[in-house]
Amino acid sequence: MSDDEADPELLELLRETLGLGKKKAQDEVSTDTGVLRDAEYIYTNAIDVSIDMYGSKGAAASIYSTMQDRGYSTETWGQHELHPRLGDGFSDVDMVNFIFTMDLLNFSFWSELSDEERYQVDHRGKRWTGYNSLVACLQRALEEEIPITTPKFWIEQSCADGVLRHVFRSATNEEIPLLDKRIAILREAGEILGESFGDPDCGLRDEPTVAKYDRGMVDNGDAIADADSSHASTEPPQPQHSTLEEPTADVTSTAAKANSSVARDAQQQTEALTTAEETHTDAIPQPAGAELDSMGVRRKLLEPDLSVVRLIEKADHSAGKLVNLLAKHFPSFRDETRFDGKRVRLLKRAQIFVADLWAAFNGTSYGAFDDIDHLTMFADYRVPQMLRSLGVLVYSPPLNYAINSLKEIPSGHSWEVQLRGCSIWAVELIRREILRQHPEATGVNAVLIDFLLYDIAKEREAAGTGTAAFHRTRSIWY
Ligand SMILES: Nc1nc2c(c(CN[C@H]3C=C[C@H](O)[C@@H]3O)cn2[C@@H]2O[C@H](COP(=O)(O)O)[C@@H](O)[C@H]2O)c(=O)[nH]1
Repeated sequence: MSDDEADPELLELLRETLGLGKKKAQDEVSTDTGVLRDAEYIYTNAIDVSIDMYGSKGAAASIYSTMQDRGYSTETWGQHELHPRLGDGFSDVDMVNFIFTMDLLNFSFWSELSDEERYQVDHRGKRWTGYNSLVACLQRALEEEIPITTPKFWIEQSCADGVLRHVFRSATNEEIPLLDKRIAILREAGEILGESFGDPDCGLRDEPTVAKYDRGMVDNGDAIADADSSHASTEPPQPQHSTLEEPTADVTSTAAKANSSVARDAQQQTEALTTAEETHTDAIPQPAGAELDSMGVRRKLLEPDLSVVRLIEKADHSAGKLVNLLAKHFPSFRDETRFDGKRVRLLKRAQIFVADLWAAFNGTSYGAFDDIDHLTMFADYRVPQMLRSLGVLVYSPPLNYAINSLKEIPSGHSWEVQLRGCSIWAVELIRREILRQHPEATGVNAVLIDFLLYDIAKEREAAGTGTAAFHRTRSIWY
């Protein structure tokens, strides 16, 4: 090494002293979510939920043959009547923003009421319940020219609570479960996206957002008060060097399309809201002083909202990294809890967001991930129900009694964590069994097994064929 070259060890020591070396390490977001490891830990230590190995083998055989019969693949996602489709007037950016909005709110639709009285949504001449009711609300709002899937809209003055209550309005007397939490989650996500992934000149904020939704708080609403107040407080984004590349050319052209559709929306939203006040009996209520600043709305909404696209690009085509980025920056995606004294991660909505992108884009564009098989089953309340019906999950007598008597299980309760963790592990065992029985079935991953089990659960529910009861937990996590 010549005299005028710096000694690399000395440089490293200097970097460490200045805390620069550590900062780089801290910044690095892992591609490993740890969810499957934690699911196995929960399964190993569970006493109220077990996995029947014969049930798993039988389930593997029937799932694989059903997949073959249906030609089940990512293409199936686009066949859902309400899912947005590329080319159906949705640009790539529109699709990304729609799926983000959907999976931000994709939780807890179950009701204690009868099918007639439960929350349901009128759209396209049908009544939609459950997950479908959420997708129907988003599609209906877009048709009413309310840019509900544009994140910057969520923190616009024109996006008053009354507008959001109108978006999620029910066709019955029961409103959508946890509506206030859904509104708080939208506001919080809109602020985080604007601050950390907004226009490049506002820089990136790398440290994780302060948790507003820690499990203990979320159930008594404290976090909501917090989140609401956070809507009021707008600390200026910290000016930092933006490490992001500018969006690629095709995004610019699709952004231009989104731009014109958002600009059209903003224009028509102004007109529609005015019309709504004149014609709709359920006119969108506007709090005093929130009259539409149409120029303002148009100006702010004019640029396409690329914040979610920038978040996805930060993951460098890693599904695991994108899941970890969501958990790091968005408290409402940080689906973690404690079991037997250990912190465990389940990350259901963060994972289903990545899976929906992968399926919607058929593994291309913003759905292209090198490690999609790293994702696990999404620990909700539907797939555990199916696993129980297939004889895969077996419950202890007390848990069995609690579920069959429709008792509500508190979020964070050991039973809930065992149900969710063992479901994730059961789907992993089913996946391994399918591969053992059919070594050529390398395309079968936890995502497709999960999607199929959810779809079959809904088909059985619609046909009224007996499926076991599902566990009732009111939660923003799933
Ligand atoms: N594990 C898992 N959970 C899923 C889904 C979906 C819908 N995914 C679509 C995408 C591809 C599929 O083909 C589906 O068309 C919703 N859910 C969850 O279920 C609950 C709603 O239930 P219900 O009230 O009965 O609609 C709620 O927690 C919701 O988050 C899934 O796929 N997997």
